[in-house]
Amino acid sequence: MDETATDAAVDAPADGATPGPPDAAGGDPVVVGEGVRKSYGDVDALDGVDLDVAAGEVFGLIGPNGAGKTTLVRALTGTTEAEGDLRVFGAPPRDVDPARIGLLPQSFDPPARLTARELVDYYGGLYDEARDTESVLDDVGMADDADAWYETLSGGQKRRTCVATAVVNDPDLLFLDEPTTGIDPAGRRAIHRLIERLAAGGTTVFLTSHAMDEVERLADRVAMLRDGRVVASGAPDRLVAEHGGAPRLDAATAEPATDEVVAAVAAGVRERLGEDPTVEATDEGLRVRGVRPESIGAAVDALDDDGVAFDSLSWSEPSLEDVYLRLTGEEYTRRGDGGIPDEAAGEGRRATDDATPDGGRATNDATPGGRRATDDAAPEEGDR
Ligand SMILES: Nc1ncnc2c1ncn2[C@@H]1O[C@H](COP(=O)(O)OP(=O)(O)OP(=O)(O)O)[C@@H](O)[C@H]1O
Repeated sequence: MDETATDAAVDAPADGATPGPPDAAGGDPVVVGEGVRKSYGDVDALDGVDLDVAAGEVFGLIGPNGAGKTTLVRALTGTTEAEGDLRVFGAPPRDVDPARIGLLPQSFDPPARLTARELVDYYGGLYDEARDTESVLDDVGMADDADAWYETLSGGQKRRTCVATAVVNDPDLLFLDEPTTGIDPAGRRAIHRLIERLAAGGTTVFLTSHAMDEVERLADRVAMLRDGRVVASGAPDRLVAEHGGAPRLDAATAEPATDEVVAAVAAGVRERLGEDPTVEATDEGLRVRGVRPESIGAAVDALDDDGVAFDSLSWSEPSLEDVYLRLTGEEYTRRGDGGIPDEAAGEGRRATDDATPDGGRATNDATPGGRRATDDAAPEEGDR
C-alpha cells in the first residue's frame, strides 16, 4: 500500500507545464508517464498526463466516458503511439518483454468457435512459460463452463474468459481495462479475489473501472482523468477525505421538497444540531449533509418537527463515488446546486466539447498479453 507516492490532489497547472510525477515509494516505479499526450484529429484524448505506479501496487484509473482511460492504457502498453515520456519497467512500452505484461483490453473478441479452455490454452501457448490452464479457469470461475464455445457463453462468462487470457502468462504488470463489465456479483467477487491474490503475490495491477466500489476496494492509489487530464490522484481514503464531502442523511419523501421545506428543515437542523447544515432537495426528497452518526436522531427530529413525511431514510459516509461525482461535476440534486465544490466545477477544461461522450468509436483494442496491434493506421477499425 503506497500512501506517499502522490498527493491527494494533483491538478494540471494553468500554465500547461507538466510537473514531474511524484516518486513512487520503494524503488523505481514500474510505470511512468510524463506529459503524455495523444490526439485523434481535433480530439485531445490525453492532454498532458503525469502518473507513476509502484511495483506491487494496484493503481485505479477512473473517469467519465471519453476521459482518456483506454487511450492511456493503450499508450502504456504500446498499442498506440503517444507523445511524452512513457516508461514501463524503465523502457519504452514497445520495448518491454510481452511476457511481463498482461492486458485485458476494453474490447476484446477472441475467436468464437473455441472453447474457454482452448482459448486459455491458446493464449498460454504464446509464451515460453504459462500458468496451468485449469487453475486459471478456476481463478475466474470458469472451470465448470470451460468446454463451451466462446460464442455460446454469456456476456459475463465471456469477460471472465478474457480475464483468464490476460493472466495466463503470470504477468508482472497487468492492465485490466474494465475487467468486470457485465459480470454478475459472484463473478465480480471472483475477479476481485484474483486481483487481490495477484497483487499480494507482487503483480502490479493497472485497473480502469466505472465501478467505484471496486476501485475503492482494490486500489492502493487512484488517478481520476477528466478530458485527458489527471484532476486528482491519491489513496482512495485520502481522496474521500479531501473531496468526498460530509456524511449525509437522505430522506425519500412522497412529495417533492419545496424551497420553503428546505429552508425550514435547515433552520430546524441548525437549531437541533447547533451546526450550519447543508440541506438540499434531491430527486428522491431531501438530503442533509454533515450529519454525524451521533446526530442522526436529532436530524430526524428536525424533519419530524417540520412535518416532512418520509418513506425511508438512509445515512451514508462519503465514498469514492462521491469524489467521482463531485470532481466530474456530475453530482446531481433536483435543485441543481448539487454541492459541487468550486474547485471541481472549475477544474480542468473540456478538451473535446463536441466529442461523443462514450467515445463513439469502433473496437480497436489490443490483443491481450502484450501482443500488439496499433490503431494509428486505421483508428476506426477493430484490430482483432
Ligand atoms: N481510435 C480512435 N479514433 C478516434 N477517436 C478516438 C479513438 N480512441 C479514442 N478516441 C477518442 O478519445 C477520447 C478518449 O477515449 P477513451 O476511449 O480513451 O476514453 P475512456 O475514458 O476509455 O472512455 P470509456 O469510459 O467510455 O471507455 C474520446 O473522445 C474518444 O472518442
